[in-house]
Parts: sequence; structure tokens; C-alpha cells
Amino acid sequence: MRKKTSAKKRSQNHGSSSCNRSNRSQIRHQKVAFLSSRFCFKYVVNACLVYSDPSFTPAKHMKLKEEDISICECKYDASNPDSACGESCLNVLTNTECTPGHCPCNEHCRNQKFQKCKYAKTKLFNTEGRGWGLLADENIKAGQFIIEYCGEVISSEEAKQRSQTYETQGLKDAYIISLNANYFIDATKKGSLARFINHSCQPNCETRKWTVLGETRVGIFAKQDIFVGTELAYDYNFEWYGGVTVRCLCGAANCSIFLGAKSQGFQEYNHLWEEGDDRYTVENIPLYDSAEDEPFPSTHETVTNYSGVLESKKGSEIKFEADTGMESHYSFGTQDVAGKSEENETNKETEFSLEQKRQAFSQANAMISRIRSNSACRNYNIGPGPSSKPRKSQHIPKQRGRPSGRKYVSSKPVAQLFASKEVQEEITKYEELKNKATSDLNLLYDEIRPAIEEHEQDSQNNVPTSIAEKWIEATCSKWKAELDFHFSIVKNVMCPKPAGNEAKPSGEDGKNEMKYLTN
Ligand SMILES: C[S@@+](CC[C@H](N)C(=O)[O-])C[C@H]1O[C@@H](n2cnc3c(N)ncnc32)[C@H](O)[C@@H]1O
Repeated sequence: MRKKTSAKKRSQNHGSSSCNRSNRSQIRHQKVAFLSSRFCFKYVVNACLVYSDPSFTPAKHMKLKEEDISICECKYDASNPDSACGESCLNVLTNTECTPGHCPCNEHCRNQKFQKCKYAKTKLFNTEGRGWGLLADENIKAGQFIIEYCGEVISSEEAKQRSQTYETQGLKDAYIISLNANYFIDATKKGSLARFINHSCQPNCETRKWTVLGETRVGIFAKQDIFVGTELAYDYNFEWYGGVTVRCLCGAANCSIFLGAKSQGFQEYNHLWEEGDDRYTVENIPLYDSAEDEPFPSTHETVTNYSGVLESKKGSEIKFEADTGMESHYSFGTQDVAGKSEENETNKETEFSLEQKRQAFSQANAMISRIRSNSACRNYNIGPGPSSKPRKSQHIPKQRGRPSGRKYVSSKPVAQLFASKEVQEEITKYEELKNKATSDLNLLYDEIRPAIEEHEQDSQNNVPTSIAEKWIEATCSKWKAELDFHFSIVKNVMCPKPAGNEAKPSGEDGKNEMKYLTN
């Protein structure tokens, strides 16, 4: 493959491509479908970038420089049409579309599907409980490009703001997907039919990123052969950042029960439940059901149930300190996490009217959810972890000031709970090592950030291997240090050392004097 300059920066902005005449009928078909949907769109676009809101400054289209154009080595053979940019085309192999005027196969090139809107035939239909869905209106082959996920390309800041606005407006469906570390595609107001594809925990489609005229674009591709009439679905990899929990109605045997249940935010907030653990039953979690209009808990009972979920966390024998950085406006739902008494909660209840509670719930839980494209995070998950400092470039917060639900272990008080000085020192030493590994990782992130950002199209997929290796090494070191730290605590709980004279058990009856970890 010839490429005039390979290491050049690529813009993340989306190119607005227009479909050729043969595709126009399909676009018209989409237009009809959109107008008949519950969100009445004025027009349909076939490129990811849409200009509509005057207050919105969209990313600008980039003009691909000559030296950045990737040129494949395919040769068109009239007796074998598959010879023109098929599976073995070097551009296809690197998820890059050929550039018109530069492909050796000229008009025979088959690797311009995004640009030419070579979509599969699809049809909107009304699902039961999941709103609109999209189905295959023809047989689709495994690996086939189905449709581009189009919408407004917005910054992560804008995405965060919009998510909150949509939540406040009572919009129930999420249409913002991540394009790369810095940009998102919002198909809430404008988009292609791809916006109607629902989530499944056992999907027949997947998202893939392609470079089209130097810009990253997201397409929906078939994971398997799909028969006409079958609903299309992909795994949203939904990131849950708080807010209303949406029950997944995909019906798959391996269903995760909630949208975003696999995401860190969800797991931290709701705590991971294990097999046989019935603390987090569906009845105890405030649910948004697509079929209902009211996305927030509307009755006192529901709110009380919500607290009940948290209450059920009481009573564990060993408790570590919970992070209590919470704000008062949502304290009614989080008092147990903060360790406040039930008496307090009752007093609070008299202070808040039900309506105020509803509002507080809404504010505190502003749904900042986004759908990650599957392929986006397949390779190196480079970025600060939950304990790292926030990245400047990615501003989607988890939950505003909400205690994350994660229990933080602070080694000082824990170490002091052990009677043995030797154990105290051991635990303190491991915590220092853990802190150092965490800080090394943060420093490394700052160091490699420019390199990541140079690969603007996707910080996770396209960083050089050397950087990824550094990152993996530092992450492993941090994990090991964390493990050592926690192990030092667990080990000394399980096999306590006696206090005072380290060699001999102390106390009259020979029992060790280790203090048990309580509150
Ligand atoms: C990208 S939209 C999909 C189209 C949507 N059904 C509509 O009517 O516009 C995503 C939203 O659809 C709903 N949804 C998608 N998959 C779902 C599922 N498996 N179970 C429940 N709701 C689902 C959720 O409300 C989600 O936020």
C-alpha cells in the first residue's frame, strides 16, 4: 500500500459525504421512515456531521492532504469483479476507505461504502417495550456493512451537557455514542436509521470504526448472517453514569438485566451482585421502563425502596470507611452510605416535599450515559482508571459528588487496628508502594498523553505498541501493588500475629490480641 505520509495527524472531524444518485432512493425511504417516527425529523442526513443548531459549532471537515492518502495495490480484473478492493485490499484490511480519484480500481472500487452510502435494506418497526427498532429488510451477510451511525459530532463537554439536558427534558432514550476519546456522535435530534437499533446482550451486529477521507466514522456491521425480518441489535457497551436504571429487554439467555450493567459506573454504584445475592432485586431498584412515561420514582414508596437498597448494605462484619464526598441535595437517597442515622433520614423527609425529592433525584442522577462503540475499547484501555486523576480531554464525569459506592480502604486506620507493630508497618509499607504505583501510572499518563492525542482518531485503538506496552506494564504494577496491599490486610486478619513480643503469643490465655476490624 502506498501512503505518502503515514504518521500524519488525522482529523477527527467527520466528512460530509453526499450519496450518489443510486442511493438517493434509499435516503428518501429513510426520510419517510423518520417522519413517521415518534421523533419527527425535518430531514435525514447521510453523513455523520450535521449542522443545524446555530449555537452549536460543529467540528470542521478536514481536507485530506495528498500525502495522507492511503493508496491500495488492487488491480481491477474485468473477468473477476471481486478483484476490485475486496477483502484482501490493503485499505480494507486497515478499515480505511479508498479515496476517489486515487484508487487504482477507479470506478470499480468497492471500498467506498460509507462515502457511497452502500447501506443494507432495513425497516423501522415498533418493538414491545423498547420503543422503535430496526430490522433487516433483506438477507445480510456476516461482515456486511449495514449502515453508518450518523449524527452531530460533538465534544465530550458538549456530550455531557446534552446528556444532562436530555435527562431534564425527560428524554428516555440515549443516542449519544462515543466516537473517540474526545468526540461523541449525538443522534438524538438528527441521525440515520442506525439510531433506532436497539441493544442486545447477544447481538447480531457490532459497531466498527473506519477511516473515511481521513476522518473516523462509525458503522454498524453484521456479526453473522442475518435473515430478512430479523431485528438488528448490537451490544451498546453502555456506560452508566448514574440516573435511571433501564431494564434490558433484549431477551437473550445471557442478558445482563440492565443496560450498562457491565459498566464500571453501574457496578460501583449498585455494587456487584453475585450468584445467589438477592440484595439487588429488580423490585428494589428504581426502574425506567421504556413503556412508561415517568422516568423518575414518583411515589414515596419508590423513594423509600431506593433507600432500602442502600440499607441492605448494613450489617456486614467488616466495614471500611466509605467515601463521603456527597452533596446535600441528594442525601435522602444516600444516607446509609454516608453512615447517617435513620433518625436523620426521617427528619430530612419532613423537610423535603415529595416534589422536591423528585427534583433532587433528577438533578443528582442526571443521566450521563453514553454508548461506547464495541470496537472502541477492544484493544488498549488507555486512560486514567477510577483512582487516577481526571483527564482533561474526557470530561464525562461519573456522578457529581455522589459517593461512588466503592469502599475505600484507608491503610492508616486499618493498620492501627492491628495490635502487632510489625503488621502495622507491613500494611503501611504496602500502602506506600500502592500509592507510588498509582502515582507512577498517573505520571505516565501525562507523559504519553501527547502521543495519544497525536493519534486523534482513537486514543485506545491506535496508539503505538511501545506506548501501549508502557501503559500495560504500569497498570500491571499498580494492580500488583493494590493486590499486595489488600493481601497484607487479609493475610493478617486470617493469620494474625500476636502483639508485643512478636515471637510469642501474648495475653494470659495465649490468644492473640489483634483487634477485629469493626467500624
Ligand atoms: C439508540 S436508542 C434505540 C432506539 C429506541 N428504541 C427508540 O425508540 O428510539 C437507545 C434506547 O432504546 C432503548 N433500548 C434499546 N435497547 C433496549 C433494550 N435491550 N432493552 C430496553 N430498552 C432498550 C433504551 O431506552 C435506550 O436508551
